[in-house]
Amino acid sequence: MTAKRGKKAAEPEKPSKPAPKGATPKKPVTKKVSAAATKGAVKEKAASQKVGVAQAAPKAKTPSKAAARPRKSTGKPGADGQNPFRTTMRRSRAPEPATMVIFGVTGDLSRRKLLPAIFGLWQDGLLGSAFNIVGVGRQEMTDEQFKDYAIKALQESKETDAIQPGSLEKFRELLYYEFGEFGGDEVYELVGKELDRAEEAHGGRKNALFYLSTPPSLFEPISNGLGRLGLSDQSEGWRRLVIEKPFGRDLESARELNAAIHDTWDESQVYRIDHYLGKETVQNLMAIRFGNAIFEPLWNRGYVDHVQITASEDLGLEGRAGYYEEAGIVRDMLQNHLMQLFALTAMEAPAAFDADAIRDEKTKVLRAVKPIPLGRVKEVAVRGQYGAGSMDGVKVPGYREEPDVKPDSRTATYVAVKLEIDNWRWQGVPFFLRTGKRLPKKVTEIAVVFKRAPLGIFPGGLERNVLAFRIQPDEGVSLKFSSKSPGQEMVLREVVMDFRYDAFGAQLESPYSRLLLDALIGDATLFPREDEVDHAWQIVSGILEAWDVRPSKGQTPDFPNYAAGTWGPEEAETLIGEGRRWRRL
Ligand SMILES: NC(=O)C1=CN([C@@H]2O[C@H](COP(=O)(O)OP(=O)(O)OC[C@H]3O[C@@H](n4cnc5c(N)ncnc54)[C@H](OP(=O)(O)O)[C@@H]3O)[C@@H](O)[C@H]2O)C=CC1
Ligand SMILES: O=C1O[C@H](COP(=O)(O)O)[C@@H](O)[C@H](O)[C@H]1O
Repeated sequence: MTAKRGKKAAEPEKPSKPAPKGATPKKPVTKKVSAAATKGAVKEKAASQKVGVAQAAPKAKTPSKAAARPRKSTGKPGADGQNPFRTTMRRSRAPEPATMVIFGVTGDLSRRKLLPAIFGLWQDGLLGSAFNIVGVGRQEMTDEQFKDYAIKALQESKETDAIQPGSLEKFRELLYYEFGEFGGDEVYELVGKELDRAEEAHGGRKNALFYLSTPPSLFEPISNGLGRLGLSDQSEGWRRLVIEKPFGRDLESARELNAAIHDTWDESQVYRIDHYLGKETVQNLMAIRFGNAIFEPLWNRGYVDHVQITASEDLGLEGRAGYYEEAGIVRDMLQNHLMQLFALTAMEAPAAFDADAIRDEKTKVLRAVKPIPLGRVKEVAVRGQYGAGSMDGVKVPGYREEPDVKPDSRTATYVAVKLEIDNWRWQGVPFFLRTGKRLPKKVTEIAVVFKRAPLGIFPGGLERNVLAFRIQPDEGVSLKFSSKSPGQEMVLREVVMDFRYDAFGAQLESPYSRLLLDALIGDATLFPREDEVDHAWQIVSGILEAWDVRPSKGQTPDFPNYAAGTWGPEEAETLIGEGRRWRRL
């Protein structure tokens, strides 16, 4: 564990200024709400899998006068009688009473994912005896306006669980709002007051989870602001900071951000979120590897030929050009999500299933990756950008024709990379990682491709065995092997043994629900630690340098180099090498 010194913040100051409410809104919230209306209908789930909602205590309201608000116990557990597996697992995980403070609550992520995830947890009775949410934004809104906004977001998000009768009315009682400039002090004073007011209902504690759902440029100012006002101090309750991705834009800026955050927070208070780690099937990778004896003897250079990790997306930019033009595929997907999948696949068995043990092992394997200096990039990495093409028979524009993209943009929308690990287990076994936008379909998969049988005594059946973890969709695990095909002749054919996750009959949890609950409970197992993030950046640094910083020394991109709806540039086939081919998923 690399926890740095935690600068203990001073006791919170008692703010004296009144809330700056009442002025004309800077930006109309309704505009954002109506934009969200196009995103889809409320997701319907089998009512039998959902949970009854206990009455939340009503709250006396004095809108826009935060100081006058009494706080009562709010979220209460419901009863999940339908799925014993889920009930047992989750009931042991009730968090202490707490306030969740979401900075950037008016943003896309909060609207589409966070609010629905919290609502789902609350409706399932998983948020403990008392819980409330303080949304924080730069837009001026009263509590009532925010409540309307949040309820509308829940009604419109595809991620919202089936809404039980009366739930929304109860849930709105948990919601409060503060606004202000994130660079000043006032907004943090107001947040501090919100924690003070929740204290009585929260059993005399002021536990708080601060979620930074803002553009990354605001992570440091908000962390500093919370620190200045003493809100990271844990003497009156635990205080935790959840930070969204991307964590830095390169190694240097990630290190600077880590250092800035540690000026205020101890590493044990920091939860860097990578939503891929919250996916049920990603956790199942660990369960299968370390919960069964049959895989371990094969999980090494003696038996594995290579590993393929794919995260293909059929979608294009989805209106995120501003962000994506800056980020590109390496920062958006490779440095975080794919590196995490890679680390979980290649790491050694941890001594225990706990945050330190797991993160130690992930860090060790990331450290063992053979460096990719500028001069090696051409050899081990391929990039691409999609041109016009067709998806499911429908013509779609190329990346450079997308709204707000520069017509000569050099931003990569596809990357494939070959990683080699300098340790005993994996010596000589390449790991091929690829991810891209506008590929033929959305699939995330980890495929362990085994060596061929040493001698082929039968006709056919010389394909390699493949153990494939389908992260999404059609979640499951399959094993491809050779079998005798029926008939007189001893002829082999490939067959697939398939486990589908839906065999459990349980609805898969949203990754944000899982991770939010973990953060509220204080379980950092599924959150990348400082040193992991650092090593992941080190691995991709050379690639970024070659492609972004010093393009003249790297490859000159000949973009676009793959058509939308195809599996990426031709060079990716060369990268994977002779005798191997990318899986067509
Ligand atoms: N959206 C997604 O699907 C995903 C997002 N993320 C990460 O989550 C975070 C939030 O993303 P997203 O919600 O899409 O971002 P948005 O751009 O939609 O905005 C997030 C919030 O930040 C506020 N904000 C933006 N600029 C400023 C500023 N200069 N001063 C004060 N507040 C500001 C916005 O206010 P306002 O509403 O007034 O503009 C909004 O409340 C980012 O770090 C992103 O990388 C990660 C994975 C997926
Ligand atoms: O973080 C991100 O992830 C999504 C893909 O996530 P998934 O859960 O749908 O697989 C990606 O589309 C987006 O560009 C990226 O920012």
